[in-house]
Amino acid sequence: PSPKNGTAPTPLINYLDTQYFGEISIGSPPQKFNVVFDTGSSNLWVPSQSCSPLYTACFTHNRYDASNSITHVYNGSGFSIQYASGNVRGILSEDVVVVGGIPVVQVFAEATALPAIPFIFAKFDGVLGMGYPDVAIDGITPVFDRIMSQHVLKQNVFSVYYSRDPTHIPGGELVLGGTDPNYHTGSFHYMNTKEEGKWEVIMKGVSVGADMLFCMEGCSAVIDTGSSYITGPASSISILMKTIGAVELAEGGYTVSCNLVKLLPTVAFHLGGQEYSLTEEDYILWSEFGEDICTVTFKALDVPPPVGPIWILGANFIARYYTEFDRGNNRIGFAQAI
Ligand SMILES: CCc1nc(N)nc(N)c1-c1ccc2c(c1)N(CCCOC)[C@H](c1ccccc1)CC2
Repeated sequence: PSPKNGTAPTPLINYLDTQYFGEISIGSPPQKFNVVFDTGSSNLWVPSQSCSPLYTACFTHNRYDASNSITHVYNGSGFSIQYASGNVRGILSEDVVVVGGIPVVQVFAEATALPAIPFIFAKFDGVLGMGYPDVAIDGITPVFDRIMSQHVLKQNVFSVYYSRDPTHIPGGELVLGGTDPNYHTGSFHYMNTKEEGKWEVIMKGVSVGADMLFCMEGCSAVIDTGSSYITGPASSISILMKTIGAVELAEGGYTVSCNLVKLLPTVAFHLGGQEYSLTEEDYILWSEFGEDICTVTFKALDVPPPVGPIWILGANFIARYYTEFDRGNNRIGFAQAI
């Protein structure tokens, strides 16, 4: 079934402004999974029925059962993928995957080793990589490339809305083939990707209040829908945290006292000739337990050269700036999110 007017929306669930995921199905009859649509990676994986229940993270998530799908095609090759938060190992299979009502025959991984840290914290089952094929593990053609080759989309773009308010339904929306005017205002400003093959742009600086403090000589920024926070080089982040008076927790997170939040400076990212600023409301997570602990949604992450040093602009950036990922023109567009 071709999508109506060449676009295909998928509503997303927002878990505490830190995890955003939507439903796909795999197999015949369809087996449903919640996946993060992740521009920081290019592969699809879901937990496998053959994942040992000793892996708690497999036990607590939906698992793909190849023996229950008449359209399953055996592959059996090994698979391993590394994220900033953890890695996943599995075996490859092929089956019909339906995203936003569009069916594709897709090679994907059945995860058979899912480490408890961090996947017991995952409210989603798996990951659907929306990155370029250039960075796909095992050279597997990604889902969106297979959808583009069906010529059912009005434009070879997809757009992401992440709500900032956990009570807002839907918690977000992925649109294949276009943008959703209900979730953005004003015009889009575009910038070309730094190189073919990654959702990465050249950033011209990061300013705190009126002072440009980091990346003055230019640096890379990845627009990553699969990352909860904004990450930057540890040296820059520690200066930024000192500037705003945040204290570091054990595992590298930062917090501030909630009654100081209103005094915090605006942080701005200079991308493509525009300043994309985040106010303290945009980069602070109010504690879900109501006590006086406010999480700062910046984290230190040193990515070694040649990929790094890079900044990763994650969910809290995208929640403020509605993002269009344009494969047709290898560019990224931002507009004010509503
Ligand atoms: C989506 C896959 C992915 N892709 C990219 N490019 N970057 C990263 N970091 C991830 C990733 C991997 C694993 C997990 C994750 C994210 N999580 C964040 C969801 C973000 O949803 C938008 C959750 C979490 C909870 C507690 C502490 C750390 C992480 C569950 C675990």
